[in-house]
Amino acid sequence: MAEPMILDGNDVSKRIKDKLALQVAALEQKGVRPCLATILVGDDPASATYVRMKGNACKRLGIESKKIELPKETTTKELLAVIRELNNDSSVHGILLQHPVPSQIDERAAFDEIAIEKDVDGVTTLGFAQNAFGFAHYPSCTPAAILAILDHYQLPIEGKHAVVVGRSPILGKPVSQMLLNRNATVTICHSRTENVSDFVEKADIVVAAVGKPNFIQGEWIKSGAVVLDAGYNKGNIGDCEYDGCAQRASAITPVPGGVGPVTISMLLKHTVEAAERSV
Ligand SMILES: NC(=O)C1=CN([C@@H]2O[C@H](COP(=O)(O)OP(=O)(O)OC[C@H]3O[C@@H](n4cnc5c(N)ncnc54)[C@H](OP(=O)(O)O)[C@@H]3O)[C@@H](O)[C@H]2O)C=CC1
Ligand SMILES: Nc1nc(=O)c2c([nH]1)NC[C@@H]1CN(c3ccc(C(=O)N[C@@H](CCC(=O)O)C(=O)O)cc3)C=[N+]21
Repeated sequence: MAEPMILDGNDVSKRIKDKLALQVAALEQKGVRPCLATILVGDDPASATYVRMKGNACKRLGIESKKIELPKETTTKELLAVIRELNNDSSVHGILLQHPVPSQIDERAAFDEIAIEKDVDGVTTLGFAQNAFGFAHYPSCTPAAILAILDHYQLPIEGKHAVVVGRSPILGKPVSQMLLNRNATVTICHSRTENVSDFVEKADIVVAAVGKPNFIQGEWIKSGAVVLDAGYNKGNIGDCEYDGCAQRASAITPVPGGVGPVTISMLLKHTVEAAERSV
């Protein structure tokens, strides 16, 4: 197999941000500064890093970021009160609650407290449903990033067999629905799937959203398949065994430098759009 095309997430991300800079400037003329509120509950160092990266990306584009850090003992009731306050704060356009939250918190209840017009990460029940129907303003950021990469490189989706490994509410499930809406034939694998490799072997498009380093083996990949690795595990390791997969794939996202940076750009894009809709 010839060398695969490397799907460069940093490049896709930069193009999105260049466009956003113009939109941010236009909003400034109207006296509006987009503002993203991020909520981090507890002190997981990896989550703290993501939230910091999101804050830095905002700053570079002239987007306000409001960081809320809550102790790991926070109750559901306390978290809901914080979210309600942000819903009522007209200077805040987007709210991101970093997943996962500590186990005593009802994460679904917390996500659902976010006002739909500020749900820039597509985590509410309504936002998820709108995405499933194909008319969400703000699909979840990582699924949106995966589609943006496929579209940027003009990789066809319609009629292709996409196999998504993972079915979480912010990644595997919504990306499956988006691929289905684009007329792919979609298979979803999860922890109870028997012989995951039997399905991956048939895929034209593979989306890895497992959260297990190097889970998808090179031998599972059909020659010429497109591989999108959303995994982001300790030590910057993806869910796909990169060298093995790259030997067979026609196109592949690296980790780092693939899906991750585009996810952040999607979050900024949704926040700017929420600010535009607020005026
Ligand atoms: N780049 C980015 O922007 C983002 C990256 N991530 C990364 O993506 C990965 C997945 O994240 P997320 O969806 O939040 O993780 P979750 O842990 O919420 O979901 C993991 C999914 O993988 C499935 N799974 C677990 N083990 C297996 C197995 N052995 N075989 C098949 N399926 C399995 C689970 O199945 P079941 O439902 O049965 O438990 C579950 O649906 C992580 O590495 C995370 O860091 C996540 C969000 C954003
Ligand atoms: N509600 C919610 N929404 C999320 O979108 C969400 C979340 N919770 N919880 C955690 C995961 C993880 N995540 C990443 C985003 C960007 C990179 C990223 O930019 N990575 C860079 C590397 C950055 C570096 O480590 O230097 C890259 O892959 O090149 C990684 C991971 C979003 N998540």
